[in-house]
Amino acid sequence: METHVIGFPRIGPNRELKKALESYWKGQTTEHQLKEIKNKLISENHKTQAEAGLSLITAGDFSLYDHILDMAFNLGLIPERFQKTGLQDTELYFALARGYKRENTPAQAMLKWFDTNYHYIVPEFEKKSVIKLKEKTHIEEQTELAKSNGYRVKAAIPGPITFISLSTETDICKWDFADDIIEAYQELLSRLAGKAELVQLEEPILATELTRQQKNIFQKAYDILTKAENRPPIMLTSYFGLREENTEIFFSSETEYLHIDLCRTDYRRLLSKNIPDNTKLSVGIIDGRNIWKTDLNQALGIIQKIENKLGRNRLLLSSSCSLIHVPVSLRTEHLLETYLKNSLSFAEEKCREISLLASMLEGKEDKNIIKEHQSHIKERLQHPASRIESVRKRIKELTEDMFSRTKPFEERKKIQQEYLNLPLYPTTTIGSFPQTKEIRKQRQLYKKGEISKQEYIQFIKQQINRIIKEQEQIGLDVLVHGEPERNDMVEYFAELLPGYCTTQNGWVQSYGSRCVKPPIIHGDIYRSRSLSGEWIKYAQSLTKKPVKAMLTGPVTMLKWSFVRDDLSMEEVAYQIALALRDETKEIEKEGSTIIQIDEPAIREGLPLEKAEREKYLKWAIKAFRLASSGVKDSTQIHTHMCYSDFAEIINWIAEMDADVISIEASRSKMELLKTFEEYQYPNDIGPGVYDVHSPRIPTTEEIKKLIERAAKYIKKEKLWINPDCGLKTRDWAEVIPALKNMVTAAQEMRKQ
Ligand SMILES: CN1c2c(nc(N)[nH]c2=O)NC[C@@H]1CNc1ccc(C(=O)N[C@@H](CCC(=O)N[C@@H](CCC(=O)N[C@@H](CCC(=O)O)C(=O)O)C(=O)O)C(=O)O)cc1
Ligand SMILES: N[C@@H](CCS)C(=O)O
Ligand SMILES: [Zn+2]
Repeated sequence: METHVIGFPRIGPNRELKKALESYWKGQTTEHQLKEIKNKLISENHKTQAEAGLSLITAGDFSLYDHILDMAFNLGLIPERFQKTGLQDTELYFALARGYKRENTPAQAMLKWFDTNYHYIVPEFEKKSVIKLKEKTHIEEQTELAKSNGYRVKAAIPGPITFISLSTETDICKWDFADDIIEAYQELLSRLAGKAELVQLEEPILATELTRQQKNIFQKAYDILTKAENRPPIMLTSYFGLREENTEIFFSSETEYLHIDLCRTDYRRLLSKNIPDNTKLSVGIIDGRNIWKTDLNQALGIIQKIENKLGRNRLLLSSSCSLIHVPVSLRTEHLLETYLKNSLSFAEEKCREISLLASMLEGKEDKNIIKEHQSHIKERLQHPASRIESVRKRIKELTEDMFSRTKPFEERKKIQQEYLNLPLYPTTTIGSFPQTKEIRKQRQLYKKGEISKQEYIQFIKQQINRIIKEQEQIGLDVLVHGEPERNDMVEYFAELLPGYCTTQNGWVQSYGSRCVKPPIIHGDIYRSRSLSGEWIKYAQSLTKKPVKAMLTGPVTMLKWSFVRDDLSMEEVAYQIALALRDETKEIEKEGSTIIQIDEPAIREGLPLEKAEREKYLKWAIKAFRLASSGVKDSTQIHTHMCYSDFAEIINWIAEMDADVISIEASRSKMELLKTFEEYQYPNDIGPGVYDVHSPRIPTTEEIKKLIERAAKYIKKEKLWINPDCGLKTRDWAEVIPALKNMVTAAQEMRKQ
């Protein structure tokens, strides 16, 4: 029986890719050294899959930065502003992703990959674009490498319709290029003939609503590609779900293989469809979006039902989607409690689960291994940490009034302004200040036990001192403590909350070389100690200006973690919300007058399936309100969101009833505020006036223009002035002049 995965993590078991990229970008290593590491990582990934017993090895899924960027590069889709730089090959490739400083060439945009925490680089179609397949694509290179090592290879390629759908267009309609793109794919397929046993064309766009035009071009593309001669068999690959309205074009595509994500599609829906005779079906039964061991008995039951319909020789077993969304391996975890470690499965372990399941289906399994596997799952579900009666009782006893502030916004605003006494266009930041190498180094030393807790606390206090002084000198109105004590805005809180556990090395790629270590929610969550109060209190003691306290909201804490599978998301969200509510009350008691509760993940958490959206939004907004409305009316609640396209959910954003919301707005040049204006959004807004993703320092004039534009949409009395997001990834040398210009712009606007 054929077994495979949709993709394997590229970062390496010890973030080898991150280290290789960052030293290459700094000029400390050569391109040759970077490519050596790349080939080593690819070969190791293939070896891991083979050693786990998978029959097909996936190639072409490795990327030095992002797989969509690779595909654009393969297709010769290089925007004119980059062609003008004269850069070539690797330098050009990285310039597309990171921008080219020397000629002030901005990078291509970066967007969230469907409903994940991974970001892809958005391809750009323009009138002058010419589609021409690269002489040798990375897909062919990786396929050849795998074949030369003796593997049977499946080549992974982003599908043409997903590729175009996720692209942007400037002065032309991107679909005008569909014929050229299809032709290039035809050529790529023919080049893979005799090298790949199978080609995986990934079309996750099938999980979303498609226009008639998209559907027509989809049908045309697959009609042409399947009719092409001299090509390997094609596996049309859906994942993250398959929308009911798209099932028709999916099942009628006439590709030799189809892949379906059975973790997001009920197998009974699949069984009700007419799967064309001779079409082989790859069932994505091992979850690529979570880290729990699979219940193999339950999975086997499902597979057998599909087998009864199709026959075993038409079945392949696989992961639901690429494994880039889970950490690489459990081998490097030495500190997890044994029962927890035993209940987990990262990418490497998931490959083994697929093989185990295949052996069960064939009746060749080692019964003792399966028995042990299943008992590990049970042990976690029965562990006392998974059910804490006092937590369950609090959730049961929630009352309506706990989800609302006492007074309406207009009245709260008056009370807050009386003592905050802020000027027009108050200036602030989003929370984090540069996470310097020194800060990360000291934290590592502390974690390794090489410096004492006291020394670490002293060091963080020094950082807070500096951050407060800098802000006072810059002239900001509302200060922050700068978050130097936080490794990450989610992981930091997870480390302090019972019910969560964190890993030593469970890194997952977020974008390019940047990774996050999503914590794991395994039990009931409650607050057993202060989460942030000490640092905020210390920061406030250093200044007369208000220091805004900073918390991560319940939905973001949930969405950027791996969540338990034995309790509803809603209930877990309320547990986190109650813990945060307790924290807000404590920091309020200790003197905080402004508290920000960040919720950048609310929008990305929106289910791809439309029918599920309202239900999600209802509990997500309720969770935020539960976390934020336990404070007095005089306490000003801020929230922050970035990467957000609000149009669809503006009514829900208003329902959050935060006194102030800060949003990313500089790249859209405030266009996003139209939505707020049209909806007559009632509360105060801080549209970002400084793009923190770029090293460029915005001028005072530029920022003033943005504020003027913002004031066209939103009454000036409602406007706050702030950057788009936190400053943790920037250097001090960029942050100080940029914030000075921001403050000067606000001051000049006040005079005006
Ligand atoms: C806002 N974003 C976030 C998302 N998800 C989160 N969970 N958190 C987020 O902030 N999703 C959407 C966006 C994604 N954006 C980013 C932006 C930046 C990063 C990033 O910088 N990641 C860091 C790792 C951050 C971290 O956890 N640091 C730890 C460990 C530091 C470390 O690597 N230490 C070294 C040794 C230190 C040294 O000597 O330099 C080591 O262990 O080897 C910490 O600060 O303690 C990254 O480097 O990738 C991610 C997402
Ligand atoms: N308070 C966080 C929000 C990031 S979305 C920060 O400033 O980094
Ligand atoms: Zn942000």
